[in-house]
Amino acid sequence: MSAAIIDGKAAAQALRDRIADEVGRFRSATRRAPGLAVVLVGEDPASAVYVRSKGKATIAAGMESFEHRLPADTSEEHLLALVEKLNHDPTVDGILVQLPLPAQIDESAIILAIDPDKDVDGFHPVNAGRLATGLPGFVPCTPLGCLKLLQAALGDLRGKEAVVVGRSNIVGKPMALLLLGADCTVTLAHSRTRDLPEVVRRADIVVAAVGRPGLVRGEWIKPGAAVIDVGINRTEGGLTGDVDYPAASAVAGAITPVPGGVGPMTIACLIRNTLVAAARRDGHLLPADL
Ligand SMILES: NC(=O)C1=CN([C@@H]2O[C@H](COP(=O)(O)OP(=O)(O)OC[C@H]3O[C@@H](n4cnc5c(N)ncnc54)[C@H](OP(=O)(O)O)[C@@H]3O)[C@@H](O)[C@H]2O)C=CC1
Ligand SMILES: Nc1nc(=O)c2c([nH]1)NC[C@@H]1CN(c3ccc(C(=O)N[C@@H](CCC(=O)O)C(=O)O)cc3)C=[N+]21
Repeated sequence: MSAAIIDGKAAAQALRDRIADEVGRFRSATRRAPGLAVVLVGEDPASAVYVRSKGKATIAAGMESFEHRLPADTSEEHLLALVEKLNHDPTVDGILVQLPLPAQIDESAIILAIDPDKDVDGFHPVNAGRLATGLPGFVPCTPLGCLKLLQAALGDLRGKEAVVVGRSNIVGKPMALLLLGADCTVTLAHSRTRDLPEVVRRADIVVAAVGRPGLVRGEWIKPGAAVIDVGINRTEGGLTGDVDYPAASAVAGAITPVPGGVGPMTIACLIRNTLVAAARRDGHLLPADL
């Protein structure tokens, strides 16, 4: 069997088109544009690429993009002051501080300083708590994008066995909570998991978010399973995911490629969260399924 390739690029473009339509309605109703502030500290080339594509997507959707580039030696106090300013800026609906931050800055102090109602990354503990308890809030963009890809590929996820590999606060943990919310039976695996191959073999849905190229082998995949590869690894052979794609795609029912899978959906969901933030602030109604 050969897996259906889940085209994240096309799905992301379709979502971005829908958002652009809704932004048009928002602008007519409120006479203002939603605004996203993106903060980049330092000159990491990969981060600079992401920040640029976020800015482009924001503008293409009819929103305002505010980019703040700070030098690598920026102090924590300085960054906290900028976040505070953005929290109070009425033209800013969403704030994203690109991670990782330089070593002299405490990431969790910065995340805690962001107004939870402008936290379009969904990294603030208030939003993590809302997700964990089923309250409305902001869901991290990468796992939200994975959920949307799975729902588009499989429809109803109810009762499916889902295995998430990786337990970070930004991908693995919120992914597990979203799958639980969709009524999957969820296993959250990590570096201390005993017999990872056996755990993955049970899964109807596998989400790999580890950061190790090709860690998930083709032999671990149950025939017909859906495989979502979150990994972005820069190797000599180019960009690769956490799944051994050639082997897994021979067994899986559906699989995301890297690039062109989860990455573009992350950016589309960031634009989505920014529109949701603006709509909540102004009491503007959006379609429930956006
Ligand atoms: N496409 C996109 O939009 C995005 C892609 N990414 C990519 O996703 C990947 C994961 O990112 P992130 O969650 O931030 O990574 P982290 O490094 O924060 O977390 C990695 C997780 O993988 C687990 N792990 C490490 N080695 C193994 C192993 N051998 N077996 C099982 N589990 C293991 C770790 O376990 P433990 O907790 O026990 O240490 C940890 O929970 C990276 O490649 C990153 O670049 C990230 C964000 C967005
Ligand atoms: N505050 C914060 N929020 C984030 O959401 C965040 C972050 N920091 N730090 C870094 C990670 C990583 N991330 C990606 C976004 C898009 C692609 C993406 O579009 N990838 C393309 C390829 C792009 C390329 O060639 O590198 C693809 O997979 O097709 C990948 C990864 C967001 N992150």
